[in-house]
Amino acid sequence: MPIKRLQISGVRNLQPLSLTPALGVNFIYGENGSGKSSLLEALYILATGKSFRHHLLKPVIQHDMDECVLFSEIDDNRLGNGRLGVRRSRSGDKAIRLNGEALHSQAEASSWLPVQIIEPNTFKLLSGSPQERRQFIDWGVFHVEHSFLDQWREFKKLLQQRNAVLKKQQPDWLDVWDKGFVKAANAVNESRKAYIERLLPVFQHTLSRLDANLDVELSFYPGWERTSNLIDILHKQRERDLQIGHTQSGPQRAELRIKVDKMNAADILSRGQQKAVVAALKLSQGVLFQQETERSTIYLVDDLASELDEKHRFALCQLLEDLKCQVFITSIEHNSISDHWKPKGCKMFHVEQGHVSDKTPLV
Ligand SMILES: Nc1ncnc2c1ncn2[C@@H]1O[C@H](COP(=O)(O)OP(=O)(O)OP(=O)(O)O)[C@@H](O)[C@H]1O
Repeated sequence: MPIKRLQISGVRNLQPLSLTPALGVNFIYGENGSGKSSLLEALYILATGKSFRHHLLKPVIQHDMDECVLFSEIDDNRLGNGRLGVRRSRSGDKAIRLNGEALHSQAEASSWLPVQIIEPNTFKLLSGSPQERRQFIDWGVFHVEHSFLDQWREFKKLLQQRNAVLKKQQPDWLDVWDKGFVKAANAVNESRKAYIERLLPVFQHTLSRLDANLDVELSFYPGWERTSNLIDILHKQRERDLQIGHTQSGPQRAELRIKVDKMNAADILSRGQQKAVVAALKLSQGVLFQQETERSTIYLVDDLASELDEKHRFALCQLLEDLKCQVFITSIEHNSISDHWKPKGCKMFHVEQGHVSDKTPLV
């Protein structure tokens, strides 16, 4: 799904730009504060509607500008050619257009641009809240099976309705709600569970290539005790649910448990090891996505050097190259990675005070 052309305006310190990236690896280099991460951030916003650095979009919009505008021409081997544009204003307005038509949901735009980010805060996937890991699972399920979004929306609606009944202390209504709730919960759970089962061997293989000494165990917790039916659990927990005013069990409590020697990986691995595990998780999602859809993920790798030693850095680069996907990778020195890693057809872009220039050597 490579991006053939990219236009950005109104993002942080970046001057309006139009790039023709490589369909493979793109090296983006420049000094601290030059705008390298902002370039990745713009791509991420185009693909997901969110920044990976800030929970609000306002700080991303260039000072003195009212909006940012992002545009890409995409060449997808399954979906065909697409022109995807996003406009986000300081006042919160947003517009997304695909091939000239307005889109009403970010999900449709995201389905065109499956993007994964590996950046210095990436280890939060291990140490952050379970929600981070649920989002990780759901990224994979959604991109392989777009109908998952409808399943999830249906479940979320029923969860909100059930919680409203609990808050209003209307236990008689619960029998009515619980049947639908359990049906929707089981549908979400089945999709997630099946996805993790398929991901596990791919993850183990990827991790062994990144670090053969790391022995990490993944297991999926559905959000309730696996040995019991959700309907029985809801009955048992009804009193407590009514007291606290929300539903304690269900896919909203699902978790991907990541353990080393039966302990939480986040509690015992070093930050570098955590980054390697997260990179293996994200790369294995890309591999599985490619196997199951014949499409590929775009990888944004910000500040590869942070936390990873040379051995891990180059193992990661090799895995990215083997995936044959589009990669945007930042570094401070122009040669810190490209001297050792020369993927075919790569391009080099220099960023200086927000100006991006193509410095690909002529061959
Ligand atoms: N809304 C904004 N408008 C204009 N400039 C901004 C805005 N937000 C941040 N900046 C500036 O944009 C610059 C680009 O930052 P960015 O994080 O992209 O740099 P970088 O090249 O990735 O740096 P580093 O190597 O230190 O990570 C910074 O100098 C920052 O002060």
